[in-house]
Order: sequence, then structure tokens, then C-alpha cells
Amino acid sequence: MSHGWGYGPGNGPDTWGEDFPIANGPRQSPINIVPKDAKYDSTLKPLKIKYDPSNAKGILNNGHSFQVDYVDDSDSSTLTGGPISGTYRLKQFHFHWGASDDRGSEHTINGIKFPCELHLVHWNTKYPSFGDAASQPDGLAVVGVFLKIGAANPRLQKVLDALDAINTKGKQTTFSNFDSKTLLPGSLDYWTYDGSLTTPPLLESVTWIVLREPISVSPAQMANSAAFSSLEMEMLRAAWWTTTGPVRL
Ligand SMILES: NS(=O)(=O)c1ccc(C(=O)N[C@@H](c2ccccc2)c2cnnn2CC(=O)NCCCS)cc1
Ligand SMILES: [Zn+2]
Repeated sequence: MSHGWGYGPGNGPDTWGEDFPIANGPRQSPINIVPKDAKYDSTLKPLKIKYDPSNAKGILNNGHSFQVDYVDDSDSSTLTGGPISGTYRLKQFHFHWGASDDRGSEHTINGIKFPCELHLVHWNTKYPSFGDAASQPDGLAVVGVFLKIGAANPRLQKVLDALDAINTKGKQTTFSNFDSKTLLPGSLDYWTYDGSLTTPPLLESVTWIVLREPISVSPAQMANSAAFSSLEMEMLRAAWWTTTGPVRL
């Protein structure tokens, strides 16, 4: 088993191409978003997001991030409209952050990094499962939300409070009755492009929908939760690659 991908000097994004040659593919994520170069597309529809809080299942520390997993055996938590056709089911959401408040997001806007980025991962129900959809060009849709440093965000608190129970890789705990819609900003204006998973296996199956309006997180919220800091060990290594810029060439 290879030493496993990560964010360290020996296994960071610049090395992923060794085990995952698609890293040099035509539609790799993340990218830098330059709003003035974005084309307005009048055929795009508004995003339609319907999440059922009772579908929240658990929260898991997967060693690279932590993710809140959803029951996805029915169309009760779905994403439709926007640039996608058909119905995509919410599978999980997770965050990417850095070792300090000046970096951590994967996408950037005009080269500006945010301290954190939320990803809500959905899969196309025309395929039988997430695993099948993940290898199809129209298989996944991820809604990206930037977090900027500002006022404390009470809607994040329930997630942050759960992190102390999963402060080592592989740990998980139940996480129920959470309305991830409350994590979204007031406006659902978005940029969209065809891209990939931002971590191995880097599959080019993601329709990216990056919201223009960020949500807030306070410095204390970024720093205080134990798992953020214990996961920070992984992220401290992340600091290495985030200083070399988020766009993986
Ligand atoms: N950052 S992102 O939104 O682009 C993103 C979204 C989802 C996945 C993902 O589900 N990856 C797992 C997978 C399982 C089956 C088929 C394909 C992919 C996987 C593969 N090895 N480990 N995992 C779990 C994993 O990587 N989870 C981390 C997710 C945030 S870093 C990865 C990145
Ligand atoms: Zn992600």
C-alpha cells in the first residue's frame, strides 16, 4: 500500500500524479475563479436545494477532513436546477481549511484564498450509487461555499461541537437532525464549471457550483474546536501546499 496521499512534503498535491495520473487531466479542480472573465449564461436556472434534517447520519474524521454523512437511499435531500439536469442526492458535506486564517480554501477568487471552504457533495440519481456516479462525467455535483473570518456563526456551532468526539483519524459519531441548508448564505448566486474531485482519486466527474456569497466563521470557531486543531496536524502539513497556491498545475 503506497504511503497514502496527504498534504505533506512527501505526499502532497504535487506528488498525487504519481499514483493518480488524472491529476494532469483536462478538467482538474480546484481552479482560480476570475469573476470578470466569467460568462453570464442566461440558460442557467436557479439552484433548487431541498434538505431533510432527519437524513443526517453521522460525522466522521477521515484523516484528510471531517465529513457529515447523509442517508441517501431516497430523494429527500436533493439538489436540482442550476447547471445540472436531473436529481442529485446529498451524500455528505465536509470542509477544507488551512493552518492559519489567511489560507485554506481550495478554490480562490482573483487569487484570494479564504480560510475555509465547505463542500456539499451530491450524486446523480441516474446512476445506482455514489460510487458508480463518481466515475461518470455528469455523476457528481458539489456546492462550494467560502467561509470568511467574521462574526461567530451559530449554525456552524453544532458541527464544531461534535468534532471533539472525533479527534483522531477513523473516529466517527452519530450526528442527527441537522439542516445543512442553514449553512448556506442568503444568496444562491453561483459560478459553475466542469471539474473534478479535489482529492484522490481526482475523478473528473464533478459539476462545480461555487457560491459567490461567503458565510462567516469567527477566529475562535476556527481555532477552538479540538478536532480542528488535532486535524490541524494534517492541515499544518497542508500549509505547505497551500502556500504554493491552490491551483494544482
Ligand atoms: N473535495 S471534493 O468535494 O472534491 C471531494 C468529494 C468527495 C470525495 C470522496 O467521496 N472521496 C472518496 C471516494 C469514494 C468512492 C469513489 C470516489 C471517491 C474517497 C476515496 N478515498 N477516500 N475517500 C474518502 C475521501 O476522500 N473523503 C474526503 C472528502 C473530502 S476531503 C473526495 C473529494
Ligand atoms: Zn472537498
